[in-house]
Amino acid sequence: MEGDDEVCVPFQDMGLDDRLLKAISLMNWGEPTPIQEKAIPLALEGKDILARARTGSGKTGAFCIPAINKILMHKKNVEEQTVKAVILTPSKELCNQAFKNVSALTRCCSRDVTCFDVAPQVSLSSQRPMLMERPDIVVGTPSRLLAHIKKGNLDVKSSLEMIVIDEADLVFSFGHEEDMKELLKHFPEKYQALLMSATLTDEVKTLKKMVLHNPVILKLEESQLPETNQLTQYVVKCEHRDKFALLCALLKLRLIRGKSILFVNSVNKCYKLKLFLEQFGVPTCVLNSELPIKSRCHIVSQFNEGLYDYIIASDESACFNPVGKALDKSHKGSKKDKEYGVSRGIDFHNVTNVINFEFPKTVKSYIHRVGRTARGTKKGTALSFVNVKEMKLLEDVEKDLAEQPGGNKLEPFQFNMAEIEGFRYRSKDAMMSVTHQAIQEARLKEIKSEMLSSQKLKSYFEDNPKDLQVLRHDKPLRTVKQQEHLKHVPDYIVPRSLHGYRGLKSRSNQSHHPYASTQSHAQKRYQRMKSDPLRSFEFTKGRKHFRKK
Ligand SMILES: Nc1ncnc2c1ncn2[C@@H]1O[C@H](COP(=O)(O)OP(=O)(O)OP(=O)(O)O)[C@@H](O)[C@H]1O
Repeated sequence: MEGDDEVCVPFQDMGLDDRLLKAISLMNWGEPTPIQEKAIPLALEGKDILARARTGSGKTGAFCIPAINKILMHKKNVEEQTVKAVILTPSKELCNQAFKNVSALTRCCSRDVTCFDVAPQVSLSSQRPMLMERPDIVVGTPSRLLAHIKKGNLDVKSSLEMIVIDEADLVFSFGHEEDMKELLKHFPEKYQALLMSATLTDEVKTLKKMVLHNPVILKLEESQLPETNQLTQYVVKCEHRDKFALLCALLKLRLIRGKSILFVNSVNKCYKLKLFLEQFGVPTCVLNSELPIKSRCHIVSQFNEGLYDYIIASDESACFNPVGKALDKSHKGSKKDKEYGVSRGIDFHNVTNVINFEFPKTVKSYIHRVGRTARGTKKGTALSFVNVKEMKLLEDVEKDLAEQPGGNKLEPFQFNMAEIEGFRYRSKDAMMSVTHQAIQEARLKEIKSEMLSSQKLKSYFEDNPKDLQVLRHDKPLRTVKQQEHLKHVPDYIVPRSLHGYRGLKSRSNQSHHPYASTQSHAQKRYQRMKSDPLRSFEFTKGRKHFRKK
């Protein structure tokens, strides 16, 4: 840390409001994380802060807690309702997340602290009434906030006391640079500013000059990823075509357990993998920039609730075409959702495994993908599949990790490919159906259905928020022929070394075979949890009503 003495205190000794302490304990945050220990007391003192801390280290709490506490203090003396803090993040998902964190942390404050997220893709005028109420905290992307200010829906010139910029290193690359500069003209001359970032890039340094005054710089001496006792990283080297067989074997033999995010490098690959796994009875959700923001947020929240085991995510920004015709990057007139980034900052809960089915294109991307597991105090595993073409990228990552403190490195994942010959054969069979056309059809089908859900169901779900739970995102797309036999794992293809593993061999009746089940653990868990009859509702296209199956 530069510029101030070290501070290290538990939440209870930070002088926080009792209601805030109660909410923190309801969130099961026993101790502050290192960045919270350092940043919260300094922010409460009124210091400007530039904080760099590794991904998943609790930066959101580090800025939300002091912001809320300051508002609670302020309200003890002044009754006038004004916008006192803005939280800026580069993407809609991150805004949603910051908003949820504020909501959770203010749950014991009744209506004493109000917060509004302006990021969702609705008309500016529909949000105007909420802004007229002058919520204490406004969350949004810089561009969206500026749009509201220009429309006259929001004026913070005289009231604003704190601005927070989260994931500061992404603000410019997500296209907010000019808007950020203009936004500052609408802020008062004096305010407290907190800048949070996982990396200190040139962009962050520029932002620092733009918004911070004589800041304390918190640069935790730590690796960019959790240490080896929290995060285990494996690599398996294999040919591209073997990746499919290997993944299939790992999932069907339950060698990979728990909630997992499978990363690929393009939207097409998301659907390729989904269609492939669909044939083996493995339900997955796809998450990419092409899907409407409402669907994206809904998928993340359902995954966090435990409804799904597997998400296939691509972390590129692709084209978003509302009519769903041509979906290639080159397509003219298609709209890129630049405010998208699944591997950046999204707080997926309890992710046991991150699987790089395709190796990320940059070291930074590796760090952020892997950072979706082992978050907070949880443990996790990352497994990367690497083919010959990706070896150089792997070397770059290994070199980078070796230079960081914490002793992080990728261990070889011991797996004998010869033992999964049966899976190889079946995978080849399944891949025959996953043609370019099937992928495009699946992509189109999904975007159409998601848009329909997102738009047509919007008003219904606003009135009946509980029914939103029935809307699933992991249904099979069925643009490939379903081969029922692929869904089962016959004993003869199980590697010899696994015979006897959890009674695998002793079970002869395949319909009762533990690995033959097409229903995942998450599904069973979820179904037990929610026995809501409304779940069997489905939306009937064309007839604007819901019917029970
Ligand atoms: N004090 C704490 N104790 C336990 N868990 C915590 C604590 N603070 C935050 N967490 C949990 O840690 C997880 C990661 O927190 P958060 O999303 O704030 O990380 P981050 O540093 O912003 O990560 P990223 O850089 O990826 O955005 C969250 O699930 C959060 O609930």
